[in-house]
Amino acid sequence: MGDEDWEAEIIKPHVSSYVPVFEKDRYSSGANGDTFNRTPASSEIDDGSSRRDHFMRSGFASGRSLGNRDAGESNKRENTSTMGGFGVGKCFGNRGFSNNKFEEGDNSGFWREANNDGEDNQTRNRGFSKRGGYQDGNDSEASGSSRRGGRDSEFEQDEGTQRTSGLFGSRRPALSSTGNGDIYQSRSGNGSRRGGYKGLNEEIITSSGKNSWKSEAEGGESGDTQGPKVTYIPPPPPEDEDSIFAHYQTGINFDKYDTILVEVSGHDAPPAILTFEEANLCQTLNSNIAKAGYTKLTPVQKYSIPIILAGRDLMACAQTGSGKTAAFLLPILAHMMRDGITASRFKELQEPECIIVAPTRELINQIYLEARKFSFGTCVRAVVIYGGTQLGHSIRQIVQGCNVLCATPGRLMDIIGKEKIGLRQVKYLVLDEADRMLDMGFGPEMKKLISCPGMPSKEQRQTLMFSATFPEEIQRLAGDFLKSNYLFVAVGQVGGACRDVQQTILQVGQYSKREKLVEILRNIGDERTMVFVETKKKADFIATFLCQEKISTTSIHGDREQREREQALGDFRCGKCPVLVATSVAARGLDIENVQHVINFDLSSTIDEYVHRIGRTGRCGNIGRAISFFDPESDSHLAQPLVKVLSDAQQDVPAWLEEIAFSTYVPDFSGSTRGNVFASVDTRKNYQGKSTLSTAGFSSSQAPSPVDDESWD
Ligand SMILES: Nc1ncnc2c1ncn2[C@@H]1O[C@H](COP(=O)(O)OP(=O)(O)OP(=O)(O)O)[C@@H](O)[C@H]1O
Repeated sequence: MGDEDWEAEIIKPHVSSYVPVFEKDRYSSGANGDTFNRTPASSEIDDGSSRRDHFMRSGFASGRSLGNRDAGESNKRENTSTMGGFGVGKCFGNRGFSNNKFEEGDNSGFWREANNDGEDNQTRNRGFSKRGGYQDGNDSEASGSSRRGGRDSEFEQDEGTQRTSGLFGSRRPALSSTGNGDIYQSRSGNGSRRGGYKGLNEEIITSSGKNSWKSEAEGGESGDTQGPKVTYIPPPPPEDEDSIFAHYQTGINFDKYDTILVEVSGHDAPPAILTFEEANLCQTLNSNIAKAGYTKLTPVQKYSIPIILAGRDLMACAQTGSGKTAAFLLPILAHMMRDGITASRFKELQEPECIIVAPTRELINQIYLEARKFSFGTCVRAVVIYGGTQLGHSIRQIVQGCNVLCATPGRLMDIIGKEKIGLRQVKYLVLDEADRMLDMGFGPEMKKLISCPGMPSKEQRQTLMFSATFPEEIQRLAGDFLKSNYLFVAVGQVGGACRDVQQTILQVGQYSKREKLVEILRNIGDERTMVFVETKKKADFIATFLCQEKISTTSIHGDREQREREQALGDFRCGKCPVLVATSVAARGLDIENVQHVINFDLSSTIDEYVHRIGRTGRCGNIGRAISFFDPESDSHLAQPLVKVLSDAQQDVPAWLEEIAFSTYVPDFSGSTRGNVFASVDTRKNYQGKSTLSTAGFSSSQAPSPVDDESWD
């Protein structure tokens, strides 16, 4: 499968857990019955405890139907067939049209991922028969099915467009420039049949009739198969030192991180460190840390760095924006330096010492930039490869030398298949956004990775997992990847929202959402705002709608070409477009300076994703605001976990939300869906030992005699 075009794949969960009394502290007891003392991360406890006018005029469909999920199915069909939808193919060039061969070339397996709910036909009707580009808001409903059923692949799409029309897609039947080179278009559903991600409990059927997780090589851009070539070569990042070390300021709440309770479970955890000096890193690393503006460790760094330096496997869970990237990069680089890594040199087969995987292209690129920053001036060479870019480009990057390989899963498997990467030297395997990397979407590919010939066994490599959320079932799956004695670090509430984000939930029905959005954005002014919607089409639609309202907006989602995605992110980062409409592709990991607001135009289907989405603001001690539109018609399943997240983060909980939560109360929590209330702690149920950190976490006392580290429930 390819990476990350997964904004719409998760089944709307059936919430099965509710804690009517919202405990302020769930940490007194571990999941296994052990008692863990939660300790603040530090002894220093703070008791003070132009709008761009690029709107498109043509083809705006009836506002009424836009964004109306409630409209009946027949109505939807009628709209899509008769109007051709939004823009009538003018504003949103419909790439799908030019890619009909995909539609017809159904023998490639993923086309046949027949949707159990019949959504396939629907999508095709929308995507091909009508060809109208963006249609009405009702599409969100159908795409919602797609969310549950299908995972669109952008790889083939990119290639399809680029191969026949040149890099910038002149084949598009109709394009509308937004004024800054940004182009909105809807690819409709055509690519969506091939990508391979299916929702939970659904199958991907290949042409051979077997279930399969396709890598890019299998179904995409490797060139081995019928997929067209992707030609996009991302521009190289700036090489000057100022750009490499550019960073934003920590916020007023940065020091408050020290008050967050930290829990380490597992045996023989090394003590946390207080300062960078204590980590005993080499001089070059220290100098890079200083140039990056880091003067003080964040809690996850205080605990994770010594654990990784001690050679232990780690699962670490810490709130969004609290420095998890450096928490794994710094000790890995320190080890590499200490071990006297061989300087990279040109070789057809590269054998990196470290592989880092993340679910989205933009995120892996960001991690790469961090790796490049911290390894500046050393002989460690970091390389990034990701889908939607020319495969040859990835190979050229790799053969020049590669110590740290940052990759999205699909591209990684392709490159391994092409024997450009050997795994024998892998000492560190890092799964960032690990819960995402292990779920139904990427899990199979990750399993493939660790079973690849040459990949050292888990006993022989160090495996590190980081995320802000770790559902229990995913923690259990992680056991296949980690040594049995791995350590678990929980900074604050596992899966909890960052407290620096002020959360507001507004009850807004589907019909009123756009009006409310415009009202809020006008009040916000030019402050950077991410607006999350549930489907790719809706992202295009809302972005265009906002442009019509003269609110300078761009969009990012899995149906946009990689070049467009990078352009959109760039325009947003630099403030050229202060509003970014995004699907879940941008929910995790992205660290963008000055994002002051997140608006959930559509609430996410899971609470975990909500936590990640709102975590795009309020980072690194800065304050942020998140406003979420709650439509009781479609979002009541989230009421319980939302109330929990809000109360845990000490936010106001609206009475109406509590009422909905109680009315949808599900007492029998099975812990089996992604929509449930998150795990509180390490889920190793039979775990006998515990590491209790006292006096602000800088000494550890061990539990008496461990019995069976390996026991899982
Ligand atoms: N010790 C530190 N001092 C100053 N800034 C830091 C420190 N650690 C990290 N940062 C900065 O904080 C920001 C957030 O870090 P990072 O992206 O690693 O967060 P994260 O925990 O991985 O978030 P997410 O869960 O959203 O992926 C980055 O800009 C990073 O450079």
